[in-house]
Amino acid sequence: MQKKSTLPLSDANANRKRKEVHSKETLVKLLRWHFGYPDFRGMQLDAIQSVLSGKDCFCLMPTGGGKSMCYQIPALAKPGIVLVVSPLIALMENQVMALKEKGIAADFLSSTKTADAKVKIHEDLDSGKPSTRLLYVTPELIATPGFMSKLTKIYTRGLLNLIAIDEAHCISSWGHDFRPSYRKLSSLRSHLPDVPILALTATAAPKVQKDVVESLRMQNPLILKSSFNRPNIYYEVRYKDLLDDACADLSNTLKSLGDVCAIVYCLERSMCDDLSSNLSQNGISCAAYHAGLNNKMRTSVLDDWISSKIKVIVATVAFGMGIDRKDVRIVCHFNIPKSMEAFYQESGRAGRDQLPSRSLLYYGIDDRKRMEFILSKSGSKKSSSSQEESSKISLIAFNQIVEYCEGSGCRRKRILESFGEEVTASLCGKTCDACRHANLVSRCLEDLKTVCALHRKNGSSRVFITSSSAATTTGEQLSEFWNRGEEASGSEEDISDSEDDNEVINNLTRSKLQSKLGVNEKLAMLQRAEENFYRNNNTYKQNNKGDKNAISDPMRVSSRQRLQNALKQVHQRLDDFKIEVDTSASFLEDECYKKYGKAGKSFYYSQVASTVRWLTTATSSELMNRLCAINASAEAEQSLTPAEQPFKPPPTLDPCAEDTSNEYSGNARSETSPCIVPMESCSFNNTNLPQIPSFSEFVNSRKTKGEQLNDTKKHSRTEKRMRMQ
Ligand SMILES: Nc1ncnc2c1ncn2[C@@H]1O[C@H](COP(=O)(O)OP(=O)(O)OP(=O)(O)O)[C@@H](O)[C@H]1O
Ligand SMILES: [Mg+2]
Repeated sequence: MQKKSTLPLSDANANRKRKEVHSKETLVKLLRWHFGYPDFRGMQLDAIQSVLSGKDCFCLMPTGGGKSMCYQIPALAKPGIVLVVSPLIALMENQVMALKEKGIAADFLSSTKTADAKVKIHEDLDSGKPSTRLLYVTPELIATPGFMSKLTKIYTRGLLNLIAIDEAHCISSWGHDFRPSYRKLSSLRSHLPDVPILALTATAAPKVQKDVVESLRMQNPLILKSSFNRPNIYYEVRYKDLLDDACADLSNTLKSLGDVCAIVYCLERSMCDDLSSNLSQNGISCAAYHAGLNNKMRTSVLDDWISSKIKVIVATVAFGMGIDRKDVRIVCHFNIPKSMEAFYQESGRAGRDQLPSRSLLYYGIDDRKRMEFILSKSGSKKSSSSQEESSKISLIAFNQIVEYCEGSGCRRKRILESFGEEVTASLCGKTCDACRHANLVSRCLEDLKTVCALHRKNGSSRVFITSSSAATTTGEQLSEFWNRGEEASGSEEDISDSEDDNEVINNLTRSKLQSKLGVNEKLAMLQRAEENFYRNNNTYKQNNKGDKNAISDPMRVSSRQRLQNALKQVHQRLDDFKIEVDTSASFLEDECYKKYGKAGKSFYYSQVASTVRWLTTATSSELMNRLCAINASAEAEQSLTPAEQPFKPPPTLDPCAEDTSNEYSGNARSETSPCIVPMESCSFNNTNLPQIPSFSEFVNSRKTKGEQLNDTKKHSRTEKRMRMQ
């Protein structure tokens, strides 16, 4: 790369200790010359001037706020070296590459460098007149005596201008990315007493701030705090328990945005793989990224994403810190993150170009329970008292993000308040779902409460729907939500996920992960899981009578009422859409019942809620299609023989028997409307629907059929042999 000549500096032999005043004009010139930006953003200039004048500075800026510039400009403003401590090799590589492209002499020292490359860097550092302006290193390297003595040499020559600690929150166990090796940075001050320290982070928790300042032994630092508001990000939460299929919802959302750049975060590697292949099957250009992939694979996925060969990256938190792709239009969390800080950092990777972007979090009760369990076990390698302390800290932090999901107030306000910023809801300007669709969000939360209550009552959990892999039989670690920093050190913290003594989960987990198991073994495992689920939850009773989890008639009536209300709103929303409210509501309710009637009321209730939610956005043609499809299947079922029709819906639900005077539209039966569900289709009283077999029944029937088939095959083989003899 061609080197850009540095701008002539006022005093090329400036002594590090001398307090220098760099005017705004000089610094802006450097910014324009090297980076092409017209002016400094926010508090960049204050930070730069502070460190250039020899003062420590703690710089709190939001993600994408431009923190790197606060040490990059000082590196160009006077001769000598700026040492940058960075937690990830990938992060250092990215920044160094970008700087080199701009002709700025930057380099990094890490285990990934060849011996030759390292020698060259060391020769330059030892030369007495190093050409390197920015040297990036890991905290682990700083802790080695050899490197510290090299630094001391550079320092005594007056060539060490600044120590920048990027992602400084890693120093604090209160932060979400605690890296023990960051703790060792406290030795910097004692070895290099008057080199200014610049600590940079986007983590604003006051405890973290205090911890950083104390650990680095910063002296009366200038504290710069920008607002954490990211006005260009629209915040939204969707509730997995109220959705039919969260994967499909995600896929549709990504498709509806077009061919945009996106990040989807998952808790576990296997989920990244599964989700990524699911999205690919739906025509979305995407790939999985996690620490389970080898380095080559990870680099290639990252390159493809950076260069737009792939649009969507489905990743664990191993992906992201410092990733500087500006045009990420949406960041989705497919599982709840572990804290508000983590959420802020990850969602903050959207819209670094300041253009409108989105953060979408899928919240599920099971995900919450799962994370609570993991966090309660966090630090299990420590002594019991420090483990208790560390899991307590983690759970307090986690609670904030749960409140973000389960609260009805402005999401933006909640984020900012969690960082100690006092704001009014008007700041949001309807750029979060809670402000823009307040009623809808409240309704969802009501529904969620009901689902939660049912979960509690039944002591059940939809684990077998949302939980993918928990643990492998080999104990391999799959979740990497808290140890992204381990990338740099090459080690991975062992996280035990085997939280549930619930056999169902474990069975499923194993079935999912032991991909080499045969289909029959997997089926057997799933079958056992299903049986256990029903047994454990006391729901599976032969005749389904007197069952606490059974769906009562009043419940069906009230569901139908909810659907009627939602349909009335559809009618208002799509004013040219004439609809027979009662009949359509019955159709939809019956569909929910057919799908989940056997599984129990929490599933049924979720399905109803999800249909209600769907109705709030469905177009007339979508509605038409769905109703027609139900109608068609009802007609098909009608043609079954009586023997095939064991199921009869409760008579109270016969919509034809009801007073139809509450039809919403006086025109409801108008034959001119293409969207009417004709009354003739309303034939619940004489429609007998087929019983949906349970999974076990299905497998057993397959077994019987298989055995019969085997018998037949054996028989025909014997016959054949006999014929041949
Ligand atoms: N003054 C400026 N004007 C315009 N763009 C800028 C300015 N300063 C920095 N940027 C750009 O903003 C983007 C984000 O900067 P940077 O990576 O330093 O953010 P950050 O605060 O370190 O974010 P993170 O917390 O995610 O690491 C970069 O592409 C950078 O070039
Ligand atoms: Mg940064």
